[in-house]
Amino acid sequence: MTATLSQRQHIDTILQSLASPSAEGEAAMIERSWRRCIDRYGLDPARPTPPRYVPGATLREHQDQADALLQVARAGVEQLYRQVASLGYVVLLTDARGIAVQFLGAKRDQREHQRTGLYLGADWSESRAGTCAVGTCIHERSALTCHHSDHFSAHHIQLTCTAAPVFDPHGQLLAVLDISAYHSPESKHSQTFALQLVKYTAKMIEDAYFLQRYADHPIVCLDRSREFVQINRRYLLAMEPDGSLVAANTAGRKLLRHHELPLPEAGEARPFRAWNIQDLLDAGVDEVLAIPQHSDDRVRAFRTHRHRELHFATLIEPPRRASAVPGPGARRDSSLAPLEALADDDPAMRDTLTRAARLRNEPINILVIGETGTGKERMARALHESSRRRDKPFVAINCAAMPESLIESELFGHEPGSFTGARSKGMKGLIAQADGGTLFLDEIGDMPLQLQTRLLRVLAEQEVLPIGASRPIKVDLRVVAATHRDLRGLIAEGRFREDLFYRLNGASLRLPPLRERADKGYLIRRIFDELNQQRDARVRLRGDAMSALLAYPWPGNIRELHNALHYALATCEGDEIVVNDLPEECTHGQLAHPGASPGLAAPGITGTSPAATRGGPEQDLLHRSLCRHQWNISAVARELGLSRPTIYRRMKRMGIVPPNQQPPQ
Ligand SMILES: Nc1ncnc2c1ncn2[C@@H]1O[C@H](COP(=O)(O)OP(=O)(O)OP(=O)(O)O)[C@@H](O)[C@H]1O
Repeated sequence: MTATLSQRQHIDTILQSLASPSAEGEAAMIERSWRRCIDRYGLDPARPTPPRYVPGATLREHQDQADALLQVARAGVEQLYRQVASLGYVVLLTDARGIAVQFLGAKRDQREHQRTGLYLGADWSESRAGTCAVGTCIHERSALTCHHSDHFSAHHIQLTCTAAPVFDPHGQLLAVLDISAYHSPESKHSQTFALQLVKYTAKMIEDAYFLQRYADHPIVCLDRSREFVQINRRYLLAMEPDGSLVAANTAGRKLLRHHELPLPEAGEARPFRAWNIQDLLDAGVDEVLAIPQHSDDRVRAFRTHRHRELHFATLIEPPRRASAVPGPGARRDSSLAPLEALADDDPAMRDTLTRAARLRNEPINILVIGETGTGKERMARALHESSRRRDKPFVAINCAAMPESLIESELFGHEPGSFTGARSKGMKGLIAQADGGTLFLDEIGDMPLQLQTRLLRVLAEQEVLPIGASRPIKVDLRVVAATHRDLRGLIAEGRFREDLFYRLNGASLRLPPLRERADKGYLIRRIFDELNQQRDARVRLRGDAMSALLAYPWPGNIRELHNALHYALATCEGDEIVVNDLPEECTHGQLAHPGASPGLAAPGITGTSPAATRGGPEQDLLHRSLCRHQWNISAVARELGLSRPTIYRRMKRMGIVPPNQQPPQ
C-alpha cells in the first residue's frame, strides 16, 4: 500500500522529532513511545499495521483473568459509553497486556470497528500497534490522549484515542480504559474533556474495585474538603483493626508518599503493614475507628503529622449486615435465615422482610401480594420455616389450578361414602392436614364464591366440617394467602367476599417484580446455586454471562430468570456457562459484553421487548422437558420444580398440545 501525502508528512515528522527531541509533558510521552517503536520494537511507521486479534479461546483466558475487574467495571464502562456514544466514540477496556476484553460500540459500524481494531480481542500493546493510547498508557502508567498523528503508525492517524490506567490496591496495573473515535477536530485540545472524563471513570472503577477487594477491612476515606469527602472519597486507605495499613488507592499512595510514608510499589516484597494510620494522622487508631457511620455527622477532621494538613475523614466498616432483615440492634437470630435468604440489598424487599420477621409468630393471617412469579409461595414457605410452626406441616393449595368439582372435598375432606365417587375410607381434607402448621392458599382471588363462604367459617371458628360429617374438627391454622389480582376490585365486582378479605388480610406483604429489584445479582447467584445443587453439578457462571444477565431487561417473573439459567445449565457443554450459552433473548440487542468472540459479538445499543411476552426461553425449556420425559407431566413438574397444575396451565397458555391430543392431520 502506498502512503498518502499526509501519511508521508507524518513519517517525516516522526523522523525529525526523533533527531532532535524537545517535547515536555504528554508530548514527551509520545516522543518516548516513537523512539521505543523504532529502537525496541523495530516498527516502521509506513508499514501497514492491520489489527491483530487473539483467538477466541485466548480472549476467553484474558477475560477470565480480568473477571473480577470486569464485573465491577461493567456499570462504569456502560455509563461512560452512554456519555460518549452520541459523539461517535467507542469504549474499550483492555487488560494490562493491551488485549480488549470489553467493548461497547454502535452496531451499525461493526465492520469499521473490526477493520480498525476497535473491537473485542484486539491487541493494542505498544509493541504490536505502535504508539497508541492504550499501549503507551500501559508503558507510561499514565493517562493520555493519542490524537491523529501522535499515533506511530501512519494508518492510525485518523483516530483520536484517550486512555487512562486502572490500578489495583497495590499499584499493579489492572486494566486500561479507552475511548476512541474515527472523526474529530484537528486540534488535540478538542479532547481535553475526553481525557478528564476517562480519568474520572477509571478512578471510579479503580475505587469500586478497591472497596470490593477490601470489603472485609475498615477503610478510611480522606479528602481536603469536608463537603466532598463522602462523595469524592479521594484517598482510600484500607487497614487492619490495629491501624496498620494494608492497601491504598492511587491517590492514597500519592498522599502517603507526600507524607514520606511510601507504600511499596507493585511487585516489591516489603509488606504494606510497615505503616500505621497513626503515622499519617495525628489521631489514635481508636479515634479513627470511632468515626460514626450511621449518624448525621459522619465526618471527623484530623491533621496529618508531617505537614499539619487538615483532612476530613469518613470510615467504611466491614459490613456487619449479612441480612436484609435488620433486627433492631438485635443479635442475629438463626431462625430468621429462611426469610433472610429471600433477598439481598433491595429496599422494597428489605421493608417487606423486616415486616415479615416481626409478623412470623403473630397469630394473624397474612396476604402476600405480587405479580405472577415474584416469589409469593417462597415467601409463604419462608414465613412458615422461620416461625414456631416450622415443625408442623406447610400445606399449599393452588385455588386456580384445582377443578371446582374437587376443591371442596380436597379442602374440607369427606366422610366415607358421603357422595358419589367419595373414597370408601373417607378423606382428611387439606385444611385438617395443615393443623398446627401453615395453610398456603395461592391465587386466592380465583376461589369460587361458595367456597369462600365455607373458608370464612373455617377461619372464624377455627374448625372444619368435612363433607357428610355431623361434627366439626378443631384446627389450629395460620393462613397465608397470595394473589396477583386486585382483590378490592374483585370485591367491588361482587366476586370476592369482603369479610373474607379482612380475615385473610391481617397484614399484607408486597413483593416487588424482578424488573424493580436492586439485588438481581444475588438472585441470579442464588438460583444458579440451587440449580447446580439439584443437578449435583458444579458448573460456574462466568462473568460475561453474569453481565449479560444483569443487563437484560427482565420482566417481573423470577421464573423467567430461573428458566434462562436452567436452559443454560441444560445446554452448556463444559463446566462453565458463558454468554453464548444463555437463551438468545437474554443477549440479543444488548450492549456488547465480554465473552462473545470477535466474529460473534453483536454490539448494539437498543433493548428488546421482554422474552416473557413471547414465550421465549420459558416455552423452549418447557417443550424440551416435555419431549425429554415423553410428555410425563409429573416428571416435567419434578424437573422444573413446579406443580403439575402449573405445568398444565403453562401448556395451555403457550398453546403446547401433547401429541396424543393433537387433531388428526
Ligand atoms: N428469593 C428467591 N430466591 C430464589 N428463587 C426464587 C426466589 N423467589 C422466587 N424464586 C423462584 O421463582 C419462581 C417463582 O416463585 P414462586 O412460585 O414463589 O412465585 P409466585 O409469586 O408464588 O408465583 P405464581 O404467581 O405463579 O404463583 C420459583 O422458581 C422460585 O423458586
